[in-house]
Amino acid sequence: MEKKKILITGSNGLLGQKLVELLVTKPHIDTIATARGGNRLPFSNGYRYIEMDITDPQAVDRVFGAERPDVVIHTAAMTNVDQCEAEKDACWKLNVTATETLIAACAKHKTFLELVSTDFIFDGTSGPYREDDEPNPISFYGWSKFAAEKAVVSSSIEWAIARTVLVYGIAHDMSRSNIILWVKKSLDEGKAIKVVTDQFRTPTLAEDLALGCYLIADQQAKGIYHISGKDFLTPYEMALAAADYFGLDASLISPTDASAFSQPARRPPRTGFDLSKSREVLGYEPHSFREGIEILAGQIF
Ligand SMILES: NC(=O)C1=CN([C@@H]2O[C@H](COP(=O)(O)OP(=O)(O)OC[C@H]3O[C@@H](n4cnc5c(N)ncnc54)[C@H](OP(=O)(O)O)[C@@H]3O)[C@@H](O)[C@H]2O)C=CC1
Ligand SMILES: Cc1cn([C@H]2C[C@H](O)[C@@H](COP(=O)(O)OP(=O)(O)O[C@H]3O[C@@H](C)C(=O)[C@@H](O)[C@H]3O)O2)c(=O)[nH]c1=O
Repeated sequence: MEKKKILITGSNGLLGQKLVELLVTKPHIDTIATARGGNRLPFSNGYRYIEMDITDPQAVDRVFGAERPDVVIHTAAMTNVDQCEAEKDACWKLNVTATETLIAACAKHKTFLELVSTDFIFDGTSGPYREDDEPNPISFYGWSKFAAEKAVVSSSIEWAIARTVLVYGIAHDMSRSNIILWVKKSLDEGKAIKVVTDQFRTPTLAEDLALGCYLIADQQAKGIYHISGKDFLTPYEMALAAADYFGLDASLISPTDASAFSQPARRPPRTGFDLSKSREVLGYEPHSFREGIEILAGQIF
């Protein structure tokens, strides 16, 4: 039987690494991992790694021409929200222009494009959100991801958009941390932290996100899908849950709110996703937050 060739962008990232780990367990999938620079995955069997900087159109054209993927799962992005606010040109070049380059390559080679997007396209006034709710970004990062979505939707290719929320997990040689690792590291070091009580999210285990992205790619399910965790929590509640699971000193965690906790880029206060469509159409079902912490913990020790 002809294998389905799936190419991943940003395979060195948190989601990228979990996707490669998942896809190599699928005999009917031929996995092409791509990223800028060297491969940072700690294993090399079951997939092929090809260096591909998505901001280099020649590189994209060369790799697509050689590989002709059936599906691309596009995870690569500038994901530091505050950096996007400070470096708008670099953010737009990576999150929007490079997506347009991938769209052109997909059009040329009839490749199905799955864009990974975010809850930050919403303004956070009325979460949890469904796929057909009105986007209204309030950060430059959110605007860049919304622009990428619009480029995909207005193209002539076959496409899907997988939106997710506050991803947590542990991978190899990570470029950025995430809330569970940050809380655990801080408390391990006996450092007091202030955590916000006025943001609401449905935090997403990276492995669940990878599974959701795989379900879409494998079925080439068209349209927009909300793929996140199912527990609706504030970062403060997430921090307490992490302290409880790891047996750390919760007295080091103190509540704060947006008035006292200022970040360069505004965050949408109340997001989170309604998972009805993904459950019904894809058969997607995520772990609970507690189960997610347990899975992450199993990879630390
Ligand atoms: N993390 C989160 O909380 C959320 C993430 N998302 C979306 O999910 C997707 C994946 O996020 P996540 O895995 O957490 O992000 P990461 O930052 O872990 O991974 C993004 C990857 O993109 C790579 N990258 C950067 N520039 C280029 C380039 N020019 N060419 C190829 N690759 C490049 C980075 O490489 P390098 O490692 O070398 O820097 C990095 O590995 C993103 O699209 C993000 O917008 C959506 C909602 C929440
Ligand atoms: C550093 C810090 C974070 N927090 C809270 C705020 C925030 O909700 C949460 C995570 O912190 P960050 O600011 O790093 O997270 P943030 O940049 O908001 O994460 C975002 O990343 C991009 C890629 C997305 O697409 C969004 O879905 C979202 O996950 O922890 C505190 O309460 N106190 C702190 O000192």
